[in-house]
Amino acid sequence: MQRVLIVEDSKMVQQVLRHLAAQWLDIDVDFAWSLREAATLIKKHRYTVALVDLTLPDAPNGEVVKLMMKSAIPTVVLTSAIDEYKRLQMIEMGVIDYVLKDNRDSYLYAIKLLAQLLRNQGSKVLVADDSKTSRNLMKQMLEQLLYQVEEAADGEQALQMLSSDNSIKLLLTDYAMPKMDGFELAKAIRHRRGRDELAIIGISGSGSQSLSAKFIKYGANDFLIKPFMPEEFHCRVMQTMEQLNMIGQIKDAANRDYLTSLYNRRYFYQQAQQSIQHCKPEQTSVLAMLDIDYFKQINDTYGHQAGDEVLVLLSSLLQHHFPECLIARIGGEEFALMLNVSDLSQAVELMDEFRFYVSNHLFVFASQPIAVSVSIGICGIEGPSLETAMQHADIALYDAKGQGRNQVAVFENKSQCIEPV
Ligand SMILES: Nc1nc2c(ncn2[C@@H]2O[C@H](COP(=O)(O)OP(=O)(O)OP(=O)(O)O)[C@@H](O)[C@H]2O)c(=O)[nH]1
Repeated sequence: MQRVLIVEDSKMVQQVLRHLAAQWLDIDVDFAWSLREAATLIKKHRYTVALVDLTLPDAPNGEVVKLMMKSAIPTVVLTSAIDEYKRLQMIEMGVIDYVLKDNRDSYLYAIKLLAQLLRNQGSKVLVADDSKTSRNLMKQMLEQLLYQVEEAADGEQALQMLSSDNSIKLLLTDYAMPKMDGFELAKAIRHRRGRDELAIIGISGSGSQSLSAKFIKYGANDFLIKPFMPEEFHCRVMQTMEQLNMIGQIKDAANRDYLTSLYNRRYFYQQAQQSIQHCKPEQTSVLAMLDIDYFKQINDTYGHQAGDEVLVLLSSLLQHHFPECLIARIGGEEFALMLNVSDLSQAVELMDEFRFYVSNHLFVFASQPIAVSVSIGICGIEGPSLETAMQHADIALYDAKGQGRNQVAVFENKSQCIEPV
């Protein structure tokens, strides 16, 4: 469980930080006013990261930072002034970063930095460099940012590691390496993994500025020129990873339905094809189409907002009951599920259990109970294309509606089959 500690003695600053933390950090955050209070909290909880004010009434000389370091808590420092001596002192102590308290944006920067650090925890980064000293230095700085670091001593080894491990999210690559240089590596890996899956930072030695532009052209997101200051390294890595995260969020939003956050029709088609191809030999792919009964009446009786709420609640019930399945809202009050099960009868059993659960579940909107039931059409997918299976499941759904609703029907009537394409 991740947890954050923020130590700040100014009432006004703490208020701003509380507001920003509620907005950006989706985990438990504890606030302390003093070194004493921070020390008590540290005894009670394990903290993933801390944001601390350098000067506190009971700790005027950065004692709180020493306490954090002693307790092995990765720490970001807030300070109202910084000079070269203080900067070096903090870097030597192992502080992740320092933030100057000079405007509202700096507090936002600090909180976003904490959010990124929390996301970093456990994320994999690959450092490709033939110099062990250089690798060690970067590894140390990346581990400070809570990344899990892997190493490669040449381009070929790095390419192999990246090809076999999709969980590596960032590659830091030197230019001059044996077997395969940084350009070739960036070019080769970009063919396989796009900018939404992997971020690349190229590294080149001083006096070779032209290499930087070339790195970007070969697919790197950013570059660093050696030697670099730890702050620059941190900023570039964090910024690059923030971009990767944002691209991921945009891509995810494009695949989801705005109301229920389930996948949308287009994404369902894309993924269902893959799910069919990857179905294990001992399993059967089954498609289920589910439609809320008399949904128009729900809208007409309780209002459109109540209808929306029913859609959202039903979506969370679906996700809760079928956590492993591909689920999408494919139309107004229509949903589709791909199940990989032992046989068709298992799918019928599971869907009937769900149908029964929904008809007995208490849906409430503005303190009013709303009766909800669903009809479900099921079709096994063996041979026909997904498009055909959708039509078959739709026919079965139509049957379920025709037979009085609140029931499950299986597609059986081959005479109604549309020929496979
Ligand atoms: N609240 C809400 N209503 C929607 C949404 N999308 C579609 N609808 C409504 O869903 C209703 C679907 O009505 P019908 O197709 O007549 O189906 P039904 O009333 O559920 O009847 P049966 O399916 O035959 O049981 C329409 O009134 C649409 O306006 C939505 O996003 N929110």
